[in-house]
Amino acid sequence: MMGGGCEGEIRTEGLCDVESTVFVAVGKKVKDSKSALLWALQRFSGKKICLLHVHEPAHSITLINGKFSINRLKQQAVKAFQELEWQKMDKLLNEYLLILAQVGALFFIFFSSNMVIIRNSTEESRTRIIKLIISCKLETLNCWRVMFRSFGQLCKETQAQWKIQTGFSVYFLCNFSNLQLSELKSKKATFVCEQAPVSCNIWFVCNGSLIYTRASDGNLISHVQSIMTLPSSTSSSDTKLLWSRAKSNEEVDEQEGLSKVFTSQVLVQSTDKVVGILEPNPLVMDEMRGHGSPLPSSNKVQGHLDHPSAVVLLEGKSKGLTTSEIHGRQEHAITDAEHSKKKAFEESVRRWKAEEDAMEALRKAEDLESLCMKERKERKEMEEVLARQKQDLESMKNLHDQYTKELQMVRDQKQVLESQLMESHSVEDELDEKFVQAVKLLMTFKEKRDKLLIEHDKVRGEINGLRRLVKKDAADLSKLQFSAFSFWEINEATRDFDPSWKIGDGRYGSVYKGILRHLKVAIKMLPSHGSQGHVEFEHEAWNLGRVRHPNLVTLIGTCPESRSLIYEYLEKGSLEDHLVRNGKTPPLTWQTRTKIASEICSVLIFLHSSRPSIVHGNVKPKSILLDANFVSKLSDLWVYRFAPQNVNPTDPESSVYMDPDFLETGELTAESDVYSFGIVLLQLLTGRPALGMVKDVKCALERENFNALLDLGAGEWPLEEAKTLAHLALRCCVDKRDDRPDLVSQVWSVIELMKESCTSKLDSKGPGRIPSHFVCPIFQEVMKDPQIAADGFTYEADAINGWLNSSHVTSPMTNLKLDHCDLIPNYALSYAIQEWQQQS
Ligand SMILES: Nc1ncnc2c1ncn2[C@@H]1O[C@H](COP(=O)(O)OP(=O)(O)OP(=O)(O)O)[C@@H](O)[C@H]1O
Repeated sequence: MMGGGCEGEIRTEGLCDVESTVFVAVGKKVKDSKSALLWALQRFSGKKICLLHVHEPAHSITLINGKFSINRLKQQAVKAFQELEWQKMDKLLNEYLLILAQVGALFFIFFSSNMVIIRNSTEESRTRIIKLIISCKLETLNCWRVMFRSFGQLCKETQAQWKIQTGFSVYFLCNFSNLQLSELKSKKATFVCEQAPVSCNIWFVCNGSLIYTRASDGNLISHVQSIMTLPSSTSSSDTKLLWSRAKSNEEVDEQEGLSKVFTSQVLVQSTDKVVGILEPNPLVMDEMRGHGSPLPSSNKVQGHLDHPSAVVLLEGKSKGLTTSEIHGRQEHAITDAEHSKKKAFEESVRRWKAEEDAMEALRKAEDLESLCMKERKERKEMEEVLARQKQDLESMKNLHDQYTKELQMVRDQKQVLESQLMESHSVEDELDEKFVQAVKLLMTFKEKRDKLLIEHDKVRGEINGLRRLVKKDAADLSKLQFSAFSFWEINEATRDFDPSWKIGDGRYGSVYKGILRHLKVAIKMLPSHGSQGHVEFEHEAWNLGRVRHPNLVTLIGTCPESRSLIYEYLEKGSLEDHLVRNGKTPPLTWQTRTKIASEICSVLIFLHSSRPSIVHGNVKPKSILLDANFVSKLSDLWVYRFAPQNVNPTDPESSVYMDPDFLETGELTAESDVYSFGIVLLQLLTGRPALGMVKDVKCALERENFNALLDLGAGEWPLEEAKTLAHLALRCCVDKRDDRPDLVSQVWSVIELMKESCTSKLDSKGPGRIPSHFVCPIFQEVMKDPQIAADGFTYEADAINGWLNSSHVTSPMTNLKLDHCDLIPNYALSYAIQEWQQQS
């Protein structure tokens, strides 16, 4: 705001005395401008005060959704917004009016929106102000804080005008709220001080007090000292003077205050109404029209003179009315003015309230917007938190699923382990039961053993007595060499030929077992109708009795009365019985069979090498008898010599063993026995019937599946040796007797070799198959000191102690944890092993 004279451009004569008018620039904030205004009022007391406010229309509107350029809004919205801005300006105007009215100042108010309507450019705004300053010859320019924002630019632009408009006296009133008292430090203040023409008067005001003024020589004159030295009463009295006036006005109601305002000489102009009249400078108006600024139409500018002496009188004088008419009009004008004043006040109050409401609504809208923003932000944060929690929940769910699967696996494993544990328990119970049974059995065995020992001692005494008897009888028999027994003895020996004592029937009679002179004997009852006479019979028997060999059934004697031959008794029966297993006897082992082959070969060599040579002529499994120790003996030697002539020596059963040459020629030779021996050998190997045997064995050997023909009941034959023996047997069975091998040089050596082999295998195999429970599970050896561990298994003491001493607490068999590490000696098993070792 500024004050100054007008050089005809603004029509102020009578309305605005520029020489006695001070222009004060005021901003939007009354609070900030009030102190400078009050200072100016005090300083230029008696002068007219003209308020100057530059209104710059907003280029954008702030709404809840953000800022919008005013160009983007519809015309109606723009109008409404401008209307709202003008209302604000009205309020501002009223506030400044109230201040001026309170101090009773004579004042003009220029609202630049009327004079200089700035629509688009702040530069334009500044140009208008400058032109106004120059055109009005402003004396004082009060620049306050808001104006300082563009003050530098304003001053620069003003400089050119100053150069042109020299001779004008312009006063700058600079209001600095933070001006240093000691020196002028503010850049803006310094700029003003340096750049303003010397003709300008400058006052530097701080917080309503004059701090510096600039002298005509350009130097600063400090008023700080005077302020500092001013008595407080004076300062306060000045202040009081200002505020007492204000206060006294406050006490008056607003109506009265306003009346006082309007009773002063006031010229006020606003957009909508003109309280006073100020005719605009035509040049300025033209310029504004050139810029397209919306100017109020001339018919809208209505004059409302609140003071008849200020306006009406002037108009009356100009129109040449009489004094009474003027007074009448004056009174009427006063009445109208009062009425208008009242209406204006009411309108102002209404607008204030409306504006207050609008401001309140705006504030609420802003609050709501900020609340909305805050809630939006919170919602976004909540959504983020929810997303995170959802993610966490998802991962927890996945984790839960994984744990559930693992739990299920563990449960399954637990179930398996439990079932294994159950099985282990049942096995343990079974073993315990077996153990108890074994202990009981052992106790029983011990009892039996003790009884048997007692019985054994008793029987041993009896046996010794009997042996002595047998020895005596044997000595007798031996002494007798070959005895002749009476029929009575034979009858008694056979319990009157008790059928149950009969052993069997042969082609040459029935055979009974009997006890003759305390010896077990076999009595062969020859047919009574033999061709031989009594002497011949005895002679033949005597010759036969002379032939003795360990593998030949010994002829003990005869009973000429009953034509009986008495032999030693061989209690294990014939080889035929054992091969076909008639008596359900266990099969002979391959070792026993090899021994039998050797023994029969031996006796045949003996017979054939006798002088004269003896041919058995009936070698077959039925003729080979076994004693209690499975020693084989050939029987029926020469028995055919006692046979009647009607007896066929070649019955079908025996013919398969017969030498084909003998069957053809009837001539018996040693080779005939070799043939028969060959068949016996094949039967020993295969355990099969003699018929078709030669062909089968040949075929098997050719096809190299002889193993399939071997009698597996005899055990594990040494296959190569068995094959060699089979080849040898087949050679014995060739049709041509000359092609048959020699028993001594060819047969005996092979059989002996096999016998040695089986002996060495027996030695290497030890006592036979080892019961598995005798073997330590760790050492895999027969246990010497078996110990029961907590897992129920029995181990060799050294083995389980070594296991436990190497920090193991689990079972070596099940790998389960042991309940304890104590060991219990397994006495029952220890005894069983010892017994088995002794028997082996
Ligand atoms: N010394 C003996 N000890 C025990 N049993 C014998 C004795 N001698 C013969 N036997 C048995 O008596 C039964 C009859 O034998 P025997 O010699 O009379 O007829 P074989 O030999 O069976 O046939 P064959 O004499 O007609 O060829 C046979 O089962 C035989 O094992």
